Amino acid sequence: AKESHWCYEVQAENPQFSCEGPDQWGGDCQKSHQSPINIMTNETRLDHHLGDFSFSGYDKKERRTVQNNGHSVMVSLESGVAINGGGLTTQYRATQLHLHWSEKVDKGSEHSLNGQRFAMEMHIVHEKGAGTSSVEEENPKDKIAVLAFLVEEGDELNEGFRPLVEALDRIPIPNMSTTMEPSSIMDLLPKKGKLRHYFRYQGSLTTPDCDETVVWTVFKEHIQLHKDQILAFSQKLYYDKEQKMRMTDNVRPLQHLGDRLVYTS
Ligand SMILES: Nc1nc(-c2ccc(Cl)c(S(N)(=O)=O)c2)cs1
Ligand SMILES: [Zn+2]
Repeated sequence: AKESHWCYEVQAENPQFSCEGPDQWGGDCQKSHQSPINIMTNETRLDHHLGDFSFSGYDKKERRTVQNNGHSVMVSLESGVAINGGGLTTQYRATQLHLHWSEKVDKGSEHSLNGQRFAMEMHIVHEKGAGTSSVEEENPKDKIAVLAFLVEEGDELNEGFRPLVEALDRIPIPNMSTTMEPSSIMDLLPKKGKLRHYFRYQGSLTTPDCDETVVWTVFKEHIQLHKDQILAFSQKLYYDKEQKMRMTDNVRPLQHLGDRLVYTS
């Protein structure tokens, strides 16, 4: 039996933890179509089928549950939030959103663009409508669609992120959850008109078991957060209930692109 749980490099190298770091992750984690990757923007291929997304339920103001799950901070998204278009074959329903971050402004994103990493990365996770998938389509390569937004430091407070940042104080340790003040997902995103340009590639979950069932969308337009809002994630959250280690650098190392191409809208 596995004697320890999976964790990030920063935890694995801390003697107070006995856990499996990224190079020991099991499941599909050691396979060849993994995420995240570095995107060399001048090597991407234009794909005319990558049209605009249509977002439903994204502008709905809801009181949503947010939890510390020991690896990230995760907002549960109820039914009625979905995406269509964006070169995807069918509707995908949102299940959750979470983030990855560091306290250094060039280390917290999972994906990088031309070798540049950003302060944070937000992932909105969607699942293909549970539908007609036949028996062999048990784990299709596009079972999950993740919308990834890079976050960089801006000089103004991001009002849309206020409910999430203010909730962090209430969920310092794993398995704590709380309700956020009413907010919409759209409040968290860059201006809608700027969501036409994105990168697209086939990859995996960036957490175990790293299933290679994710169609990735990395938007070119970045989210701007004030430095204090970014730092709040590393300052208020802990990986462990004994509060021995602050939750930061919850970022998987870059994976090889291998025989894959990255497309651009
Ligand atoms: N326990 C946890 N699960 C996740 C998770 C779940 C599904 C997905 Cl798709 C992802 S990711 N980073 O690939 O978007 C992360 C985070 S923390
Ligand atoms: Zn993620």
